[in-house]
Amino acid sequence: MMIETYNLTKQFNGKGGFIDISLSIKEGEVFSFLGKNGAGKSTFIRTLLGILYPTSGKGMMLGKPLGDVETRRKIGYLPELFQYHNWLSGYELLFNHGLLYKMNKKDIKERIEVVLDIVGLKGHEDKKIKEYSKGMKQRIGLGCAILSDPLLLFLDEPTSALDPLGRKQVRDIIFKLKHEGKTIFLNTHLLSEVELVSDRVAIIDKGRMMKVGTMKELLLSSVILSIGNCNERIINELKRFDSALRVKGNEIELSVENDELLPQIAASIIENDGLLYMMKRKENLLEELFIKTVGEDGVE
Ligand SMILES: Nc1ncnc2c1ncn2[C@@H]1O[C@H](COP(=O)(O)OP(=O)(O)OP(=O)(O)O)[C@@H](O)[C@H]1O
Repeated sequence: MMIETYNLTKQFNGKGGFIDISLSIKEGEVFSFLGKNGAGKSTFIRTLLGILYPTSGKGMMLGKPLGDVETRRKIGYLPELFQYHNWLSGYELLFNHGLLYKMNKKDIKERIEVVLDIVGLKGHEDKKIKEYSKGMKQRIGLGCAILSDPLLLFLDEPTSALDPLGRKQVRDIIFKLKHEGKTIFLNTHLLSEVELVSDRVAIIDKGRMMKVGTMKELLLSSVILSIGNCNERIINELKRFDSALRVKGNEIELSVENDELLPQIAASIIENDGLLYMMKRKENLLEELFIKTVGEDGVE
């Protein structure tokens, strides 16, 4: 496992932070933490990285306890609101970052060429950071995070300050890194981002993890059935597929795990003398799930 936490908690004088988070993230996963501002996302990353000391609970990264210095070298981190050294060129920023990671100069130079290519800044490396657009700044920040070729990468709100094009560029880089087999832990409050890049998502609210699963598990799609001659027997039969089905007049909505169940659903209606007028798919949206989970106030 790349990350494991057991009832991990970090609070500030009994307030804020996050509470009782247990999860494991395996190699090659893109895992997203989704939550409103102040939900506890950055505190969680900072605790995993050993920048903050947990209040209680336990965590491991790359098989070592949190805060292990050697492990830290194998991890890349793009902090939220990354502070750029505006007077440096992109190249110099990357080079200095390599020195901080205690890489040797030859490796740094070789790796800078690869990284500039990945983040799409070849040809811009000699410009001063102050001349970079916001999107370019975010990409050079990502370049720093991946310079040491880390196994595990933490990206804290990597796209929230960017326009749609900038977001797409950063997203494409995330896809490239995923394709290379990197494990990525992404903090975001952008739902569209999560839907596009994540293998698994956790929704965090007021410091607590409310939901976790793959997009498919979280967004179990539903079917809407329109049934004539609907009776108790039919409803009871359908409850075998979804015990929490919703009935609205002649229409019944139920969650189904896979399409293979659809013929069985149809058969159970017909066998119980129902008239199946319509069977229609309804895709559930992450936004609906998010709002249901965290409430409507302050949703981005
Ligand atoms: N150093 C600190 N001292 C006291 N409270 C803190 C500290 N850092 C964070 N908090 C509180 O912990 C809670 C979680 O903050 P955190 O920054 O982790 O949220 P977030 O989900 O990353 O939010 P955002 O999306 O705005 O970055 C907030 O209530 C915040 O005020």
